[in-house]
Amino acid sequence: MSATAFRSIFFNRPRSSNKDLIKPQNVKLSPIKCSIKSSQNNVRVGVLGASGYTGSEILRLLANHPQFGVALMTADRKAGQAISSVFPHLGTQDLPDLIAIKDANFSDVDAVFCCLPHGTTQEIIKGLPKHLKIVDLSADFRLRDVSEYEEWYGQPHRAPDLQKEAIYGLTEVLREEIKNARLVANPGCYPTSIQLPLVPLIKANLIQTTNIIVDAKSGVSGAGRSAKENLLFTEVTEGMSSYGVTRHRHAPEIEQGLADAAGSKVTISFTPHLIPMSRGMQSTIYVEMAPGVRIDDLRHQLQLSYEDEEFVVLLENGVIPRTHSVKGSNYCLFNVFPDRIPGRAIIISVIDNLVKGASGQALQNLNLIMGFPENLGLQYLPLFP
Ligand SMILES: NC(=O)C1=CN([C@@H]2O[C@H](COP(=O)(O)OP(=O)(O)OC[C@H]3O[C@@H](n4cnc5c(N)ncnc54)[C@H](OP(=O)(O)O)[C@@H]3O)[C@@H](O)[C@H]2O)C=CC1
Ligand SMILES: CC(=O)N[C@@H](CCC(=O)OP(=O)(O)O)C(=O)O
Repeated sequence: MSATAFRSIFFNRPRSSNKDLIKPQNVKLSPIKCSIKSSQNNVRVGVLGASGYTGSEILRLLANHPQFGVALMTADRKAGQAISSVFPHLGTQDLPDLIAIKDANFSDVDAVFCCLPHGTTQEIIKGLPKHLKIVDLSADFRLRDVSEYEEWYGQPHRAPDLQKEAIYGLTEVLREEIKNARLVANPGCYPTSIQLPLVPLIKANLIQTTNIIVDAKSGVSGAGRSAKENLLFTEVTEGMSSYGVTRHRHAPEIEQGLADAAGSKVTISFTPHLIPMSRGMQSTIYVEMAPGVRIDDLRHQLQLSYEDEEFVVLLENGVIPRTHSVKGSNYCLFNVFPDRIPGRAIIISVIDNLVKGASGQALQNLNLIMGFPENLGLQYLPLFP
């Protein structure tokens, strides 16, 4: 890709239908607002699970957010500690100490990012005051069908009423609904990388919904920070392993989104893999085109669907998306290639699992709920290589 093309992708993309997005040169980065003493104009934000990977990623992004100030941060085992002892890279910021959720006072808080393990989250959100806007990064409110949740997550749903209220937070697809939400169920990382390219193609009837195969790879931070044997350095380094074969819990989440786009049931083959890198995710998607459809039709539709979007980018013809090209950023880059088998196409989609796959999209969603430009705090270029 030429330097000019690269610049045009990242800086000069037209935003005709998305006028509230501000251009990079107009972002005013005021001094760090990460203080419990946020000024009255600021939105006071709580981060539940701030001692984990997605919680710390929210804090990193908020350091450059001119409107959101951090009012409280919670942890479980690390409650009572200063953030500088848990995450030295955040120690330069004026942040409150980590406290247990039971000790948190939410009366002075406007919104929370809930960065807790699934299963524990439903009870906790059920107990939160109703004035709070909530973006939940866990899987607890993503599946509309409670019995499907119970089947895939192996436990009863503890807040079915709240489930009815939750809006799925795939920003570019459900922007208008998210704006009015009180509780957003932020999508999983694999579902984000897979649905973003597939939804417009399915909506436009350009691909068959009966034969979608997804082969996906994730960096190890996708599994969170708590110790697990299969995540030891010795287990992960210099190798690659599949997991969740035929039964990964993201399959029903992806199928739910694709079925919404298709207007009928969709079933996919989905196999995730763990690869030895800290962050990043690639989904390679094999699809069959509808009769008479050509690869250029897929490109045209994706170009059309995302030309006004800042964070979702169809690369130039032939350019291969790489996880290096999204690291640390909120971008989803993808491209579509003709398969050697006539009538089939291969889509490659990359994101940073901790940013567009989690905390970045969560911030995009809270910006929308609070009525701010969607890209506030998110204009980080990828950290290449
Ligand atoms: N990592 C990723 O790429 C993605 C993660 N997600 C989802 O986001 C959520 C957070 O993930 P991640 O940050 O990676 O997880 P981590 O394991 O890194 O962090 C979990 C956080 O939750 C706290 N916690 C754990 N158990 C409890 C409990 N019983 N009560 C209160 N707090 C608790 C931990 O506190 P302490 O450290 O003190 O024990 C920690 O702050 C998960 O639901 C995950 O599935 C979604 C998309 C991508
Ligand atoms: C590498 C790895 O283990 N990744 C996690 C997915 C991370 C994510 O998006 O999970 P949630 O649905 O819990 O939010 C997994 O496969 O379970």
